[in-house]
Formats: sequence, structure tokens, C-alpha cells
Amino acid sequence: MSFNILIADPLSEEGLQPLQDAENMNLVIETNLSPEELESKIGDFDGLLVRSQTQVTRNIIQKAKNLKIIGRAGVGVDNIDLDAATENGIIVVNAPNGNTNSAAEHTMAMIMSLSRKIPQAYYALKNHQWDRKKYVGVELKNKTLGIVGLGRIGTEVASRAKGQRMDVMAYDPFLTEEKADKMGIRYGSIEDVLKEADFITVHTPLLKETKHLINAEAFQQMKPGVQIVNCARGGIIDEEALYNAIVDKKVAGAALDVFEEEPFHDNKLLELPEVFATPHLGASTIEAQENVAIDVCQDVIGFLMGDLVRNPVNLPSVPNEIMSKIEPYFNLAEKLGSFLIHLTDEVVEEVNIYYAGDLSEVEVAPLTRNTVKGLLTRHLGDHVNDVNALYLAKRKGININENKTSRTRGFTNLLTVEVKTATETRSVAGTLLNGLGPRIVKVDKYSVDVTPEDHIVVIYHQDQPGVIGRMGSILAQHHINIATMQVDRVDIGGEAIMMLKVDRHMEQKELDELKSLEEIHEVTAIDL
Ligand SMILES: NC(=O)C1=CN([C@@H]2O[C@H](COP(=O)(O)OP(=O)(O)OC[C@H]3O[C@@H](n4cnc5c(N)ncnc54)[C@H](O)[C@@H]3O)[C@@H](O)[C@H]2O)C=CC1
Ligand SMILES: O=C(O)C(=O)COP(=O)(O)O
Repeated sequence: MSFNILIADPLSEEGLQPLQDAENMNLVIETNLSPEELESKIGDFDGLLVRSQTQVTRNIIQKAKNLKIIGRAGVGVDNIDLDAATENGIIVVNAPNGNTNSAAEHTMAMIMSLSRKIPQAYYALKNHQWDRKKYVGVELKNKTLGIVGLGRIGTEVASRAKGQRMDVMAYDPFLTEEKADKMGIRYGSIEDVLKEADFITVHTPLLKETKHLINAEAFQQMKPGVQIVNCARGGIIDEEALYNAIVDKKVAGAALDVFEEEPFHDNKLLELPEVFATPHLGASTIEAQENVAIDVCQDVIGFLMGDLVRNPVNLPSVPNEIMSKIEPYFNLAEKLGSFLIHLTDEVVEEVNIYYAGDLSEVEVAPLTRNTVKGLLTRHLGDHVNDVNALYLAKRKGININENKTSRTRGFTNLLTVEVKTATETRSVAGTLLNGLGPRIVKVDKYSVDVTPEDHIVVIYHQDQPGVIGRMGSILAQHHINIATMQVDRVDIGGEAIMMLKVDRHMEQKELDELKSLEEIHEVTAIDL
């Protein structure tokens, strides 16, 4: 099997080496495609790699019939329609660590250039003007740097600014006074930061909540003469409001790497002498580009070869130590879901998943996802995967409940899945036996012991002599060999279950023949 990968933005050649070296990956490098060109080509590709320039819109995703993974060689994924990707079962991965250092260094370069008006002075010199008076700057030492967003880059900026002996103050919804103390910086609310800072630098993602976070009202709260830096995302700062604040002399200078519209040929902010800019260069170093390309290539190769990804954006990422504990249960969870959904032909309204024993002590969200994937696959086929399973369940109006319980029924771990429809509740329970793999140990109220694989036939019948014989002769007439067989009942003479493993898929007419026996109430063939 081979995969076609489209590289739609310029990526480091060295960084792409893992993909070039992988035998079954066909790389096509075509940058600067128009949206229409990308729409028309994307159907041929299994993977798409981009930076910030290519807009991966819903339209493009809807045309991407074979696309399985979008790799963003960088941090920000605001150029990718994540909802559309999730709905279509396409995983999005990014490379969140590889360019942190470069972006932090670029931010420091911007702050230092701003404080000493270096770009403006250089520009004047280029224009034959030797002017020492006009370009008097300010020192950074003892000035307050306000950082809005203290994540990976904000934190690196804070430690570098401390090296410049700046007084660093930060606001981040996850920052506490205690954490700030430990980092040797001051904690402030957003208002405190706006009010006290001499320089303000933003390092948040662009989200609904951060769009125009720095707006006209925010500028009003700032100190006169404040200087502004944006090396995060255009749109966090309202460009119109920044323009007005500079013209009104509230803001003394601004250094911008990112813009509301990119790329641009004209931006009126650049007409102001107080503003200088770079064309989104925060991550543009040889080192960062190599790092992010390698990271994203590894995830793309890993994912297409069936491994787990390290930096998923539209799937919760699970730390390695947790993943190693739950990974062995993935198959069990999916198989239980696939098995159970065959026991009902009614509309499932609710799914209850009970985690017991060892399973009650781990992060179970990925197992829930796998169970739901198994449940939905019967009707939705290959369209359902880890990425969209929960979204599709929600869209179908199915309530999913996770429960942790101490009822292990004597097993060290027990996973019970129950589906409710308007008229019935059906359930299956399974366990992972040490060294022996997964087992189905309960179906509805009956105890069984069956490996969840191959061709299983579940028969509900009256507990009376002769049923097994009659069933056996029908199978024999059709040359169907029984590999294993289990029977259980609750009351003598009441309803009983038969779980058969047979050596081939059973046809509908063969099942109908079994159903025609008077003592047999329900026959379900399940191929796992
Ligand atoms: N100019 C460039 O070339 C580059 C830009 N970036 C951009 O830099 C930004 C930050 O990247 P990282 O530090 O890697 O991300 P991160 O996810 O590590 O940090 C973002 C921080 O912002 C905080 N935050 C979210 N909403 C907030 C709010 N309303 N107020 C204050 N803080 C808020 C989060 O809690 C988080 O700590 C992103 O927008 C990213 O796309 C990243 C690399 C290069
Ligand atoms: O990683 C990010 O968020 C960046 O903004 C870097 O963008 P780029 O890959 O240089 O287009």
C-alpha cells in the first residue's frame, strides 16, 4: 500500500527527509496553489502538509475524499477548518515545540529593535539621512514587559526578558500567583498587564476569545508611550484600533510579524513611522523549519502506518505513560462495540460504558472513543474513525456515558458496554486476560468465554433437550464447521444462550433456517 502526500507550503528539505526515505510515501511538492487548484487536486492525496499560508477550508476538505491526515509544520492551526476535518474523520497534527525558540528569539529581536528604533534608523541611513537625535531610544532594563499568553513561547520570552533585567508581568488563564513567583515574574490580570506595561507582547493562539483581545478599549487602559509587539497571530490585536492609538500618540511604537490579512502588499499601519514589521518570520529559521518538518513527517508516517500520533490537534493527546497502560485495551473496546451493535436492529439512544478494576484507575477517554467507533462501524462503515467517532455519535443523537465502577465480577479488569434503544437494553462485557488476550465474558445476563474475533453466532433459545442437535444438523447440511461452542442459562427450562464460533461467514438464508426452529428465538451472526 502506498500513500500520496501533498506538500502545499515550502518545508525544509532536510526536514522532509523522513518522508522522502519512507518507501511507501509518494511526495508531491506543489506550493502556491490557488484554492481552486488545491480543491481540484486534493482528491488524489492521503496526506496534506502545510504551514500557515495554505488555507485548508471546509470546501477543500469536502473534496478530499482520500485525505486521512493534515500535518501543520508549526503551531497555529487557524488556517485549517478543524471542525470540517473532524467531521470528515481527518486527523490534524501539528509541530508545537519545534519553533518555540525561534519565535521567542524573534520576539526579543522585535522588542530590542523597537526600544532602539533600529529599523527606522537603518531606513533613514539607507535614505542618506544621518540623524542621531530622532532615533533616541529607551532602555529595557527596569521596564515592565507585559506578556499576554504565557504558553511555550510566552514563557521563553519571559526568561529572555529577565536576562535583559526587565520586570516581567504576565497574564494567562492558567497562570497562578504561585507559578509566577516560581518563574520570578509577576502575575497580573489582563487589566493589570495593560495598565502597568511599558512593552506588551501577545502570545496567545487566535481563537474566538482572543480575536481583537487588544482592541480600542484595551489601548485606552494602557500607559501613554506603551510599545506593542505581535509575533503570535494577526487579529489578536485590532489593527484599526492600533492605528488610531498610534495616531493619537497613546502607543509609541509597534513591531508586527503577523497581520489580519496575510500576505499583503499594502497595510496602512506600515505608513506610520512608529511601526515596523516582518513578513511572518517568527518560525523562519533553519533550525525551526527542520524541527517542525521532521516532527510533522514522523507523525504523518506513523499515522498512515497505523501508529499513534504524538501531536494530534483534533484528538486529545494522551501522555505516553497513560497510553502504554490503556493501549492493550483498544482492541477489546472496539470489538465489544462492534459485537454489541449486532445484537439490536433498533435505533440506539444511549450507550453506557462501565470501566471496572484496573480500568477504573486510568484515563478512559480513548477507550470510549474506540468503543463508539466499533458501535458505529456497522452502519457507517469505514467513514467512522477515532477522530470523528464521538462527533458522529453526537450528531446521531446518541448519549454516551462513561462510568467507573468497582464491580469487577472477579476479573482484574472488566469493560462492560450497554446500549439502550426505545424498547430494549443489550450489553456485553469483556476482559483482557493476562497473557491470553481479550475475551467476551458476558452477553446480556449470560456468562460466556469467547475470543472476540472471527465468525461468532449468538443464538437465544429455549433451554430444552434436542435444540443443540437440530441446530448442529442444519449447520452440518451447509458444511459449516463449529470451532467452539458455549451454552449458558439462568433458569432451567428458561431462555438460554448458545455462542458458537464457526469457520466461515454465515449467509442470511442459513441463519433463516436456524431461526425457523421453533425453540430458537434469535440468531445473530457477527464477523469480527
Ligand atoms: N510568528 C510566528 O511565526 C509564530 C507564531 N506562533 C504563534 O504564537 C502563539 C503562541 O504559541 P505557543 O506559545 O506555542 O502556544 P501555547 O499554546 O503554548 O500558548 C498559548 C497560551 O495562550 C494562553 N491563552 C489562551 N487564551 C488566552 C487569553 N484570552 N488571554 C491570555 N492568554 C491566553 C494559553 O493559556 C496558553 O498558555 C500562537 O498563536 C502561534 O500560532 C508560533 C510560532 C511561530
Ligand atoms: O507555527 C506557527 O504558528 C507560525 O505562525 C509559523 O508559521 P509558518 O509555518 O512560518 O507559516
